[in-house]
Amino acid sequence: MNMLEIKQLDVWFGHGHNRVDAVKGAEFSVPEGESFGLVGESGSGKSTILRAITGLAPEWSGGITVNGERLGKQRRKSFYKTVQMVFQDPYASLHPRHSVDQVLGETLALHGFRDIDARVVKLLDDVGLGQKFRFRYPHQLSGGQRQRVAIARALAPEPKLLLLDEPTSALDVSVQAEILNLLVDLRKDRGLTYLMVSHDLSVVGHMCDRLAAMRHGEIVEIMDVAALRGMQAQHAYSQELLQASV
Ligand SMILES: Nc1ncnc2c1ncn2[C@@H]1O[C@H](COP(=O)(O)OP(=O)(O)OP(=O)(O)O)[C@@H](O)[C@H]1O
Repeated sequence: MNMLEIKQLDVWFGHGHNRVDAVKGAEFSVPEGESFGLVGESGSGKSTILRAITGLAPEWSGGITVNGERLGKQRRKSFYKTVQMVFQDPYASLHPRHSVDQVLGETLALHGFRDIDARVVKLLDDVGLGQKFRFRYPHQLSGGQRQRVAIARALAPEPKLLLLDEPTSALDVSVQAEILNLLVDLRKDRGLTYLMVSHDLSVVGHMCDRLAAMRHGEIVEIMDVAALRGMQAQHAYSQELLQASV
């Protein structure tokens, strides 16, 4: 079964002369359990696809189907039980005056869980932090530790699909691999499906099964990561991306 189906997706901002067509006719499907990458230069529309899925892009047309349910303009609460997002910047995504315990506890309460204490402890273990981090505040955490908290928060509702928007690009190089490996393990253990935006082909090569190369709002090629590794892109633009990343 496909966890995500995107059909003829157009997304735009503004109107008339100010209209920006950020995504044009995008189509791809992500089967359950797959990790799918979106790559392309800055401004090519990668993040806008994630925003359209989460309901953060107001103007779009086409089809977005998640876990068999075709989405309308509004996202219901149940949507966020299935789909969660991890953002690029863990400094911006955590409230500075909320402790880790509050961040996770409130998310769990919002989604109707009752055994909150036990779940907070389990989530902290699952992301490799452990209980000693439970009552810390964001300023007491490193960038990598913050991103682990953000990942724990995303896992709290037990989602099926994680949208990852450059989840390591704001981190020190030394911790990027740790976070990527954590994400690889979590997907394996939980059977998660990933849709991951990155401008870094080596990250996508490590994390993804397939990828779409985007340029000027359009998907120019969809390929297996094996083709990426073998430098076998068909489209000239994908070849350029590959060459630039060597
Ligand atoms: N809120 C907005 N209002 C107007 N234009 C926007 C808005 N958000 C994005 N855009 C435009 O849409 C296009 C696609 O942007 P998007 O952020 O999806 O690209 P991207 O491939 O994710 O790039 P990056 O890697 O830099 O994040 C760009 O031209 C951008 O300027």
